[in-house]
Amino acid sequence: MNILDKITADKRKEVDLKKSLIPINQLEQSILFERQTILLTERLKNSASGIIAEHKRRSPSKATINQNLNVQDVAKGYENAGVCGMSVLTDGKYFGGSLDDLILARASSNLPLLRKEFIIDQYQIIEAKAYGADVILLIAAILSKEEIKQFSTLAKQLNLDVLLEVHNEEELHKSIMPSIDMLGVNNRNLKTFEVSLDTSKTLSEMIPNDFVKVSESGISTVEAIKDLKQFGYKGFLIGENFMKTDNPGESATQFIQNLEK
Ligand SMILES: O=C(O)c1ccccc1NCC(=O)[C@H](O)[C@H](O)COP(=O)(O)O
Repeated sequence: MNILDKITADKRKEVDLKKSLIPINQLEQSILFERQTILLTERLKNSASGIIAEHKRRSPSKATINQNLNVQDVAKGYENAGVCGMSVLTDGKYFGGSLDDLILARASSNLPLLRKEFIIDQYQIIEAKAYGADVILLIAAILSKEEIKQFSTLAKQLNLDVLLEVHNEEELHKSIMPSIDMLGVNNRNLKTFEVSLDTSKTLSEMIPNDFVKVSESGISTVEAIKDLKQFGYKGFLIGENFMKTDNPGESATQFIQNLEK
């Protein structure tokens, strides 16, 4: 069993429990459900930096990254830094995140917010909207083509942007459909945890130009971003590099200033 299999098996139990406790019609009563979403895709198309900065306390590959920060301060810091969007991990068991993190980030910033979650059920998409997300992540490795289609169609009906994540050519081919806004290439091999930006470079030419391309994981230098831009990438998802510092907002500010030099 690889890490994605373990996470998905736990997630199925978690979602089944939640569905029995909080019905969908209750989620739909959240005042955030009617909120007008902010489109990350548009921000990325018009941005020089393209940074999507992540709130990430710990991870299966790195254990603890930073447990001492307040998500509201992190969200404000990222917004002041001028990032395009913020990714908020909401998985508790493996990443130490929660839906409370998402709603607190929503209350503290006007950034487009990505719910970074292992989505295996439509319930989680409705939940994302109810807790203030603007964007959902769909991971091709854990979904069938039919599920990608159903889930992305529901997200579009809720005016949520969809970031579809792939790791290889096979996943990419099953994921290309009009209800996807952004195609994210994850540079982290989730079986070995090895990171290689070559994954983004190799897959870039197979991604049709009508999708906004996002490179995810293992990005820690301005040079890496300049290099990936040559391959057509507009978005860059960065977690650990900012979160390992005492002040992720300040770290993102310096990073963006260096990028714009
Ligand atoms: O980060 C992990 O160890 C991980 C393990 C298993 C599934 C997903 C994982 N990460 C989720 C992410 O996609 C990253 O948090 C995100 O791309 C940022 O990566 P990084 O900049 O390397 O922190």
